[in-house]
Amino acid sequence: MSDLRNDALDIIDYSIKAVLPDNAVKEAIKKRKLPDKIVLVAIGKAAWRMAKAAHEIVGDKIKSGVVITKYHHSQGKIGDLKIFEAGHPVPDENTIKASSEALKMVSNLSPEDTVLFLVSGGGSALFEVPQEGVTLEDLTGVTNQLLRSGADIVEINTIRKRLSAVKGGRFALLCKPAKVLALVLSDVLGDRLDSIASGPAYPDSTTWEDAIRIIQKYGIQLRPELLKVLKNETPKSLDNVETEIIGSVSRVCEVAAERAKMLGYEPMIFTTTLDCEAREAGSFIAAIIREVVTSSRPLKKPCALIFGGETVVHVRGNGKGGRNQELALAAATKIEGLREVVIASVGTDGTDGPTDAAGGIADGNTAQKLKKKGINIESALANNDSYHALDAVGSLIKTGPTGTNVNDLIIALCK
Ligand SMILES: Nc1ncnc2c1ncn2[C@@H]1O[C@H](COP(=O)(O)OP(=O)(O)OP(=O)(O)O)[C@@H](O)[C@H]1O
Ligand SMILES: O=C(O)[C@H](O)CO
Ligand SMILES: [Mg+2]
Repeated sequence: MSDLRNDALDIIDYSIKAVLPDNAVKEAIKKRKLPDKIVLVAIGKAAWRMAKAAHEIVGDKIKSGVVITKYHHSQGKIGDLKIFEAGHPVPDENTIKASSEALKMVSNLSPEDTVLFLVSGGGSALFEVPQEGVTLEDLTGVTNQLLRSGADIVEINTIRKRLSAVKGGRFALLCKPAKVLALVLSDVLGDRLDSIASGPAYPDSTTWEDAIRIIQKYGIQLRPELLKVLKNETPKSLDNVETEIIGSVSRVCEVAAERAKMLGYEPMIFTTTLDCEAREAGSFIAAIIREVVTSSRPLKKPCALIFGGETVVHVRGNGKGGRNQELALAAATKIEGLREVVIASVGTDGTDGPTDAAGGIADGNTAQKLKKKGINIESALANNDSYHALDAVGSLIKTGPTGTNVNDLIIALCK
């Protein structure tokens, strides 16, 4: 593997490790005086790691607790906490079973109790009890449609909240009269707290009108009864919750810049809010790489272009892939023939779309290698089949579940 590829993978690995939530959880807890009786509820792809960190410093105070994470994302026992794995990105029976367990633990608490609520992305699928009149089939149907529609996460979660008994601030109401301390790892651009994991303990800023507009915009099919459920108002203020964001994509980009510098590249963070269609982002970043190579603008070589964010994919084909893989594949065409360049795109959670890859990597030879294998990039993109294309040329990045979840990181190196 070329040095450049190694360097890109090194920067990614280093940055993800540096933003694992352990220290941040511990710091946030240490600076507060927590009562002697805590109920712990941890949700999301980083739930296990966040719960482990909390347990290490206030384990003696935790009277009961539930950890709900994605399949294959837990790593063993944590004291007496009940650990569940469940469906993601679409909820399943285990989601509801585990979440009901959490609701049992927070019912009948007193004003002296605190619910330590550890929130990470993926929480929307993993923490769910449907509202009355809503079935699990309704949720899977609507979620599947939304995920393929090209709707962004704020829009998707606007709908999820209103079909749920725990999202959109409703979980915090169920914890009353106990207090809730929510420590949040953000995987939503702009750190919108009411969107992260659909904001179970945060006042909802979205309205019924927003929900209807989104349903129409993306042509989402709903049973007529669900339209009535959508009307039930979510809490717009909560008086028992304290919230702190303990990690986000900005930090991972900053660490990536530091690491790039250590490896001899002049770094530039272009944005931490990249949110366009994945393939467009790939083409655009490739165009910047070309500019660097041909005209030393906006940076001279050796340099590292760093982008954070979460692109979207309108899934139209029936192939396999994810937004990071699509971005890398789209970039491959546009950097074809360039020497000493590489672009790598990963989900910091270690899973990109419904695949076992975290993302993809491409250099100036990738397009040529694909041609030799008889793979047409245009067709692969048209079929949303970036996984098989990149796999054929050894260009998938696989990290396994990382223990964190702070959006996507894209590194382009030019030497
Ligand atoms: N074949 C495909 N090619 C490209 N993208 C796909 C494909 N199939 C699904 N996707 C995308 O993958 C996304 C879900 O994957 P992933 O688990 O990485 O999302 P996520 O945003 O990290 O989840 P969460 O935010 O809940 O942590 C969907 O939103 C969809 O747009
Ligand atoms: O779970 C979710 O809704 C997304 O990961 C955003 O937090
Ligand atoms: Mg995410």
